[in-house]
Formats: sequence, structure tokens, C-alpha cells
Amino acid sequence: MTDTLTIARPDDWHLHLRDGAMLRAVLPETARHFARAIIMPNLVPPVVTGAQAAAYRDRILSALPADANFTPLMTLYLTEETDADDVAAAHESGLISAVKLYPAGATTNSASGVQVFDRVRGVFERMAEIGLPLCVHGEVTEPEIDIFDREAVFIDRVLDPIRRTTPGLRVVMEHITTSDAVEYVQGVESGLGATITTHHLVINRNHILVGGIRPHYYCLPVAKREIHRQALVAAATSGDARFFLGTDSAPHTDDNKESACGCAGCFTAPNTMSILAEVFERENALERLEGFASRHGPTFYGLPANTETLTLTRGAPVSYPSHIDSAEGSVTVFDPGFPLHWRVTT
Ligand SMILES: NC(=O)N[C@@H](CC(=O)O)C(=O)O
Ligand SMILES: [Zn+2]
Ligand SMILES: [Zn+2]
Repeated sequence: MTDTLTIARPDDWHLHLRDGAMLRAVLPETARHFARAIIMPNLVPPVVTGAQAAAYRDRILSALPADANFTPLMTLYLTEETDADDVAAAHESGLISAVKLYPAGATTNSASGVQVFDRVRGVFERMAEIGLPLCVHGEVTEPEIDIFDREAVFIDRVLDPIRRTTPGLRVVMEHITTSDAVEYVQGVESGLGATITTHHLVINRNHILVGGIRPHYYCLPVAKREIHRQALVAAATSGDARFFLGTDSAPHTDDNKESACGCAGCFTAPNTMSILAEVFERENALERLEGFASRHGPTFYGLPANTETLTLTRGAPVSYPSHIDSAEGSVTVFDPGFPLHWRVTT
């Protein structure tokens, strides 16, 4: 059996770093293994303008450990007031790598998101012209739509119409959770990709609800039935370049998770690479982990893959911390529920 695996250093194409004390606590966990990450802009207040993205990038860079080798790839949070010229200037200067669409009310800190998609059509058209990707939280928010159906309904009612009215717009469907999304992406030749999280490759909705409610498995989009998890594993391990890693590592303090109204988000930055190796090994697809974690994302974003490498070694089960501490409170690390044998060694 293979017991070492060396891959190009991975990138995380969907990451929440937060700000202040939480940023300082979680950033080293990502910078340890990942060379670059697409930084989600859903701060309070959100990162809406180029000037705000520049200031946030500076805060991230100053929170980096001295020996870190990590580049944050910034995004802007799309609102109905977003100025297409500001977006284009931020792209032109190399400051931003994408714009993020949150349907208003869909997820954590999405209140300033978009309500009427037609109002941002001008920004989409400009993005299509300049080749700037749109990252999408793909869930509808209508109260009558069942939460387990919100991704599939979003594809039909929102995503497909946006792509048809703005041909040439490059789109990443973030953190997909359904076979519907897998099939939709597979049906599009180019210009559409999808990120898949670590946790959605591991949990289905039973993990959240059976035997007691498990707030640390609650995230959005919520995990679906087992058949959907299997479709995600098949897509991630298939070698299809349209699918790539976006961990959606989303730290919340334990107080905010273990609550009568707990926040959505799984914190997977510390053990993601060990979990992924385990998942890919089970599928006899270890040789495809590099594509998923290190090559397909750069290809979609038009960037070179990293030249540095990361080595994983198989051995006795790895221990990793169950929590990390921040000045805001402790944050629980995602527990995959099975032992992890792959350790990042260099
Ligand atoms: N995924 C989550 O459950 N939470 C994310 C927001 C998001 O990515 O939707 C967060 O910011 O906490
Ligand atoms: Zn999201
Ligand atoms: Zn996210």
C-alpha cells in the first residue's frame, strides 16, 4: 500500500478567515498547508469596495506568522449598489480574484446580499467582459422552499437564468451539496466550476440529526441525503477538472454554535488534508487528490499551480486538536468520525 503521497501544494478556493482575534487564531491553520485561498468577504460589515478589500488584505497579511508562505486571494461582496467600475478597477490592479454573490438572507452575514438579481445584471456583464469569476452561494431564500431543496431550486430559478442572460460570465458554484449540482456542472462544457468542501464529502444529514442534534455538523448549504454525499465523492475523486477544493472552513465560537439558534459553519482548516487523503484512499483515488486540491482550481482561475509540494505520510492514526483557542472563545475542529491515518509531513 502507498504510504507517502507528494502533491503540489494545495490551495483553498473558499475560505472564511474572519477578522481581528479570530483571524489571528485561524489563519495559521490554513497557512500551514495551503499556498493560497479565496477569502470570503462576509465580514460585518461586508467587504464591498476595492478599498475595503485592500484594507482587509493588509490585515490578513499582518496576521500571518513570520515564516508563512501564503497569499490571500481577495473577493468583493456583491450588493445591489456595487459599482461595476470599482469592481473592474480592483480586478485590473490585481487586488481581487472574484466577486461573491450571496442571495440576501441565505447564510451567515448575508443580509446585505442581492434580493433582485436583475439589479446586478450590469455588474455581471462587466465581469463577463473582463473575465472576472462570480462565486455563488447557491440557495434560494423563499420561506416556502424546503431547506433541503434550496440548492436544486436555485439552479433552476436563479443560476441557469443568470448564465443564460450573461453568456461568458465565469461562475463557481460554491460548496455544492447535491447530485443536482454535480449534474448541472457536468452538463456545462466551460466557464462553470464547483467547489466541494471537506465536510460535505464526509457527512450526510443523519450526522446532524440522529441521536441528538450536532451543531458542529450544521453548515449551509445543509448536508443532504447519503446519495448526494456519494455523488459529491464521485465528482471530487473523478479527476473532472470542473470540481475543486473549497473547504468553506468557517469558524464560529463554540458559544455561537452550541446555542438555541446556532450559527452555520464547519471549521475544517486544521485537518482538511488528512481527511481528504482518507476519503480519496477509500475510493482508490489517491492519485487524483492532487488534481482536486492543487490543480483544478488554479486552472479555473487562470493561475499556475504551486511549484512547492506537500507530502502526506500514512501511519498510526493522527491526533489533531479538538479545539483551537481564540480571544473570542474556543472553536471546535471538525470531527470526521473516523480515524485519520494520513499526516502532513512536509
Ligand atoms: N457555510 C456556512 O455554513 N457558513 C459560512 C457562510 C457560507 O459559506 O455560506 C460562514 O460564514 O459561517
Ligand atoms: Zn455559502
Ligand atoms: Zn462559505
